[in-house]
Amino acid sequence: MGSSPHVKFLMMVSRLVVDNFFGVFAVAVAAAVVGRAWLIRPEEILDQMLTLPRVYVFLAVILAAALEKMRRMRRLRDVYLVEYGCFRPKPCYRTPFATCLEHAHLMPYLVDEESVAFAMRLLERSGLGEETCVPDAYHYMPPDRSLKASRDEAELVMFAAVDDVFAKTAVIKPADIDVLIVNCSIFTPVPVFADMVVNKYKLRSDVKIMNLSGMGCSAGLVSVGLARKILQVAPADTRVLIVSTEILSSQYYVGTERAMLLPNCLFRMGAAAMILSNSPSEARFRLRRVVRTVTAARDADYRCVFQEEDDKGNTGIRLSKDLATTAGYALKNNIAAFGPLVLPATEQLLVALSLLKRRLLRGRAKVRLYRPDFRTAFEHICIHAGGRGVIDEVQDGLGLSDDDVEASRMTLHRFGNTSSSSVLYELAYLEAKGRMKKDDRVWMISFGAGFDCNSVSWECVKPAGDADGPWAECIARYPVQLPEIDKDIRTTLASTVKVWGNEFRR
Ligand SMILES: CC(C)(COP(=O)(O)OP(=O)(O)OC[C@H]1O[C@@H](n2cnc3c(N)ncnc32)[C@H](O)[C@@H]1OP(=O)(O)O)[C@@H](O)C(=O)NCCC(=O)NCCSC(=O)CC(=O)O
Repeated sequence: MGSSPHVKFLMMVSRLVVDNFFGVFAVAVAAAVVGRAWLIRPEEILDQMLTLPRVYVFLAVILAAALEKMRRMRRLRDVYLVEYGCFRPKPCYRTPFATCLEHAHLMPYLVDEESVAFAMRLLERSGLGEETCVPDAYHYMPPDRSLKASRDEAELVMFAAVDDVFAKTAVIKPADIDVLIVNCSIFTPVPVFADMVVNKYKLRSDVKIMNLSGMGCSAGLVSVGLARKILQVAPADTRVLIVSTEILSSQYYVGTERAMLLPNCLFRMGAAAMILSNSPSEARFRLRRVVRTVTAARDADYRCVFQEEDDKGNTGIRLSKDLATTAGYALKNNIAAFGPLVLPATEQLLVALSLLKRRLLRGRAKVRLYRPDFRTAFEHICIHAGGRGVIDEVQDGLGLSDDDVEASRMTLHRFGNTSSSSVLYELAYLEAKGRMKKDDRVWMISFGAGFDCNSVSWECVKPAGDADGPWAECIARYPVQLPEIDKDIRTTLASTVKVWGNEFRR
């Protein structure tokens, strides 16, 4: 239905009024007060004040000062992202599909043809490209799952990310870090990774350290939430360093259970480091909202990402077939709390009206609830690059366009599922493409074992000066055209598995 310019204008005005209701209300009240005060002469006001007993005036002044002091003391400080950095893998860590296939066949373990074909089919359909990287340990035959290999991988990826963030924030030195939070889900050595970072960068002896483990891919945003709680009440100029990673070396699954083979296909090496502060100087983003939703009370959700042994005793992570649906459910719960904090009033009003309509027409007609348009609240959305299925689910659930999910799909294609660091690679993609502008709002969504959904929103204070970062060498090639995924087509690589298998056996 075409609408006339008058209707468009009226709609624009009503949107402005509804979205800025409190502002409009405050202006109206202020206007009324000024209007009334206008009628009273200043001498009258002064006379009335002078008739008050002195002690009342004195008490009023003291009370006002005390209230102001209390307000200042209770006010939570704003939190800022000063800078972030990501590990950029060298080409020697690449694992093209053909290498994975060859590797699977040369593996000394009893990996049957069917499992190899299944893994290759998943790989081709997963949304990962040919340039994703795995640690050295995976390039060995058999994979090196030793503690040393895991430590080597941890040092490589974490230190590269931390070096990157310190290189970008020339004014902040390791000695300026007051709090350190490191998160890694599936591997936790003794001493923990946080100690490893303290030792490498010789952080101060009074640094507060925390090491989060077992929280899956959402742990990076959980760390941001934790840092925010600390910074809101810490003295001014407190700095928190967060390091988010997943160490894969010890996790290569060597059995034949399909649900446990999936992580081998999806997870790739990666790490990100962030410096957060409660001082706005040098800040690049302002932290706006953090909302965490835990659905672990539901048994199916709790077992959705589960580390265990298969019936032959091989340890691995079992990913449920229903993971994408579980993620959709968790997101629904999450946005029920997050939406009211970020959506403009018009969108909230439309949701409320559709709820009311549904209630009034209950039993008589089926009313679809209004799906709020989150693009009215955010210019950019970074969805955890958990796998093609996860991104599809969020895109469908929120009604997003292909452009809205480009950063997530391209990150999955170039870097794979890098777990808790993936949303930072996505932010780096947007910046490398030069799409981030001052005042732009960003929504990061992550999911993780538990099950857990996290939303974090940022506002850009200062866009990146250049496109340096993990995308520096390849950004010109992106976005790439992703292959059409047809349910009925058995892909080429998977169908060549049998032929290759026979060749290898000869
Ligand atoms: C794996 C996929 C790319 C496959 O896509 P397809 O288009 O091929 O879809 P599909 O679902 O029909 O799957 C193809 C075949 O794989 C099988 N299949 C799929 N997922 C499976 C699973 N988890 N366990 C066992 N089998 C599985 C299907 O039964 C089917 O087999 P057949 O053909 O024989 O019928 C997609 O399903 C996907 O992205 N899923 C989500 C991946 C995921 O769990 N990511 C989160 C990681 S955890 C994370 O990020 C958070 C954390 O760790 O904390």
